[in-house]
Amino acid sequence: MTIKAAFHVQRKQFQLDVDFELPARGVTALFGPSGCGKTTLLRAMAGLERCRGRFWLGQQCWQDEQIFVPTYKRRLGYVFQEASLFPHLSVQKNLEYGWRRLPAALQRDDKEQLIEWLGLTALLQQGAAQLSGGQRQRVAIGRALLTSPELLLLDEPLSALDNRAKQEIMPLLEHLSEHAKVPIFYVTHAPVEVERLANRVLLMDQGRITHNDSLQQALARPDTPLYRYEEVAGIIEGRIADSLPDGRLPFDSDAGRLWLAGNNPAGAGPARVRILASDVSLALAPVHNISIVNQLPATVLSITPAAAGIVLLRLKLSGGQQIPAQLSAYSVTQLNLAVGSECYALIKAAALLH
Ligand SMILES: Nc1ncnc2c1ncn2[C@@H]1O[C@H](COP(=O)(O)OP(=O)(O)OP(=O)(O)O)[C@@H](O)[C@H]1O
Repeated sequence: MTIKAAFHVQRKQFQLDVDFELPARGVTALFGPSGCGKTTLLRAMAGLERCRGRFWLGQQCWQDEQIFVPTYKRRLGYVFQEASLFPHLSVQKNLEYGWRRLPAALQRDDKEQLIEWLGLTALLQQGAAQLSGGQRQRVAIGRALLTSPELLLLDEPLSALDNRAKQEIMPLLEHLSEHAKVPIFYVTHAPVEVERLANRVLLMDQGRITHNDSLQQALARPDTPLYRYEEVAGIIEGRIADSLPDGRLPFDSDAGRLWLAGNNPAGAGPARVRILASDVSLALAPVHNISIVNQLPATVLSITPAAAGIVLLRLKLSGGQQIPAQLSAYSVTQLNLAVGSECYALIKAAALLH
C-alpha cells in the first residue's frame, strides 16, 4: 500500500509544490529549515489547505481534481506543537472527544490499556487546564489515537516541551513508531528525533521536497541537511540483548555484533545505535591488542572532503547498512583508501537509541 500525494499551495510570499509517493507504513520525518513548508504540507494532507492537488492513502482518494474529502471525514489524527485541549473539560472528556463520535465498530476496544500506557489513568478526572506540557501532549496523542486514525500527523510534538518532558514522551513515540499500524508523518527540526523515530525522511527546502529517502539513505548523504549544524552520525538497526554480568551489552545486526557499554533498562528487543563519524577509525585488517572491541568489515562507498584536511567516508557494512567515518585526508592517502576498498571499521563508541 502506498501514499501518493501532490499539492500546490500558492501564498503571497510562499509556494508549496510537492509530488511524492512512499510506502503507507512506518514513520516519515519531514525535515527542513524553518519556513520551508512542513506544516503547510501536513495541513494539506489533513484537508486544512484548500489547494490544487491529489492525495491517495492506499485505495482511498481524499483529494483529486473532482474529489475533496473534508477534514472531519478523513480518518486522521493530528497532534500539534502545543496540545490544543479543551481547557474546561477533564482529561477523560478530552480523550473521549473524538472517540464518542465514532461509530461503535470503529471505537477501539483497548481504550483503558491505551490510557494506562500513556500514564493518564490517575489524571482522568483532572481539568485539562491544570496539566503540565508533557501531560497535555500525552492527552493529545491519546485523543488522536482513540479516533482509530488511518493516518497520524505529528507536528513537532516535542518542540514546546522542556527536556524532562521530552524524555518522558520520547519512549512513547518510539513505541508508537514501532507498533502503530498506520502511517505517521512527523515534523521535526531535531536530527536525533529523526534518527530515533523515522523509517523514511522527506527533506524539504523552500516549498519543495528535495529528497524522498529511506532513513539510511538520508543519513548517508554527505551533504545531508540533517547534519548541517551537528556532527555527522549514522544508525545501525538491530537487536539488543540483556546486559552481561561484566557490564557489556551485546547488540546484533546484519553487520555483525557490537559490544556496547552501559545498561539497558528497556530490556532485550529491537533497537538502534547511533555512531558518530568521529568515533569511527579504519584499518585494512582486524587489529589485535587494541582497546577498540568493535571491528566490523566494511566497504568504502564514497569519500567526500568535509573540511580542511578532513574527509568523510561512507562505509557499507555487511548486510548493507551504512555508517560514516571521519578521517584525516592524510590517513586516507596513507591507507590508500578509495571507493571500493575493503577495510575494517573500528568503532570507538556507539550509543543505544532505544
Ligand atoms: N496562514 C498563513 N498565511 C500566509 N503565509 C503563511 C501562513 N502560514 C504559513 N505561512 C508562510 O508559509 C511558509 C511555510 O510555512 P510553514 O509553517 O509550512 O513552514 P514550516 O517549515 O512548518 O516552518 P517551521 O519549521 O518554522 O514551523 C512560511 O513562509 C510562512 O511564513
